[in-house]
Amino acid sequence: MSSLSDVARSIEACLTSRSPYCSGTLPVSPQQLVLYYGAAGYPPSSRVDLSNSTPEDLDRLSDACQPATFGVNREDVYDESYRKAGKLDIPNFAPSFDIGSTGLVDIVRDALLDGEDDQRRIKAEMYKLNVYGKDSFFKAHKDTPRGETMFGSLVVVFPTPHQGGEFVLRQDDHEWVVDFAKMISDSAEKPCVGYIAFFSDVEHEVRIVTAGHRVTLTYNLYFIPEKQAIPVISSPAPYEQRLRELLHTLLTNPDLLPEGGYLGFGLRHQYPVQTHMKVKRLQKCLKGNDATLARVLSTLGITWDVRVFYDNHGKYPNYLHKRIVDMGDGEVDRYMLGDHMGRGAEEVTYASLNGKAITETDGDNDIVRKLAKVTDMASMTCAESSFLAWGNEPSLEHLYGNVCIIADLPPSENRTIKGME
Ligand SMILES: O=C(O)CCC(=O)C(=O)O
Ligand SMILES: [Fe+2]
Repeated sequence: MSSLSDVARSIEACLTSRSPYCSGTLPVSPQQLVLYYGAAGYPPSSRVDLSNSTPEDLDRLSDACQPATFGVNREDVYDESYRKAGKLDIPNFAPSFDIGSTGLVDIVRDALLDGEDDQRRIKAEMYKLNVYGKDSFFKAHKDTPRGETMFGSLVVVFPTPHQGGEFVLRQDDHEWVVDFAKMISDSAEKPCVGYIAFFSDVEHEVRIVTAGHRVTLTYNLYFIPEKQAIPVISSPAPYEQRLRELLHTLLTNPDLLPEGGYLGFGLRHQYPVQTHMKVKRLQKCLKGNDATLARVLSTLGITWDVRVFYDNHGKYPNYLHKRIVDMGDGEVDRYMLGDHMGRGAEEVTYASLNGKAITETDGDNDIVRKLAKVTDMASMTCAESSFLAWGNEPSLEHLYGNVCIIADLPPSENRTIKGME
């Protein structure tokens, strides 16, 4: 039998194996490539055919643009060393490109989402038109999620002559480079547009455009909340069966947390969180491999929840919490941290998978439950709060919370794991 930690490593590898984007080219009719624009205070309005444009046409379009800003801490910032490009806001242009009639949203849903998620309704909301002239670029960044149900972004690249401007994505130690100038000129079907869709937490950049004009439309991708749960026949993610087998092996091993406890899995995607928010709300918005993991746990009959893990590295006890904690401005007695964290805080002992305690507890050892990590609990969704601790010596302390999927296991003798039928 493989060791518990080997299985945990395989589960982690399985969950990290998918690429977080999809891209390609899509043939469209020439009528879809006509663009009307006219920024306020910039008469007269103009028309450009993006399937057949001259450099002068595109210079005129570029002149009608404002310098593109980008979001930092909820503010739009203009900085040419970070982003050099032109933009038109929604009121200032009207593309004939109608995403609804191209089938692109379905293509993206099928390629990007997996398992039950690929049955969920999604919508693409047009956000901006961008024009990258020669020497334009956009350095590495992540897109700001606008609302809880936003899960990704979609960029449509028009077939205007250009070189460079490759789209680069990065996640963990992987990097992917998508060269739309080449893809569009190599495409057998003309005219066409390029597209790329990716999850909001994926870092991406646009490399320098070395010649011509790169014109893009960006869209925000949202889940449409279900009014009521509709039973769906789900098509499982490609790795879902393997994940189910691995988790089954792990959970049926009697050496796994023999006295019961929690199993933790860090979220692999970023979700918008605010102070005081009940993280259970994220249960319904999990995306990609987070959603797959949650679904597999449910099919194995395991109770799970989304909780925040406050790992205090032995300095204080560790806590699981139902909410994102704000310690406020007040002073905190370091021996009463749990009380200050408020309702929903539960002290836990960090343990290895076989239940051996790694951290000490302040509380009663018979009551404090153990928490063992299966995948890295340095979650992609985290929150920080600082507080002034008093005790022997006052000091400024920080609480780092990682939002995780937490499975609740009874002692191994009472554990029933549903079969693999
Ligand atoms: O125009 C592009 O290719 C990407 C733009 C982008 O990353 C953004 O607007 O956030
Ligand atoms: Fe972006």
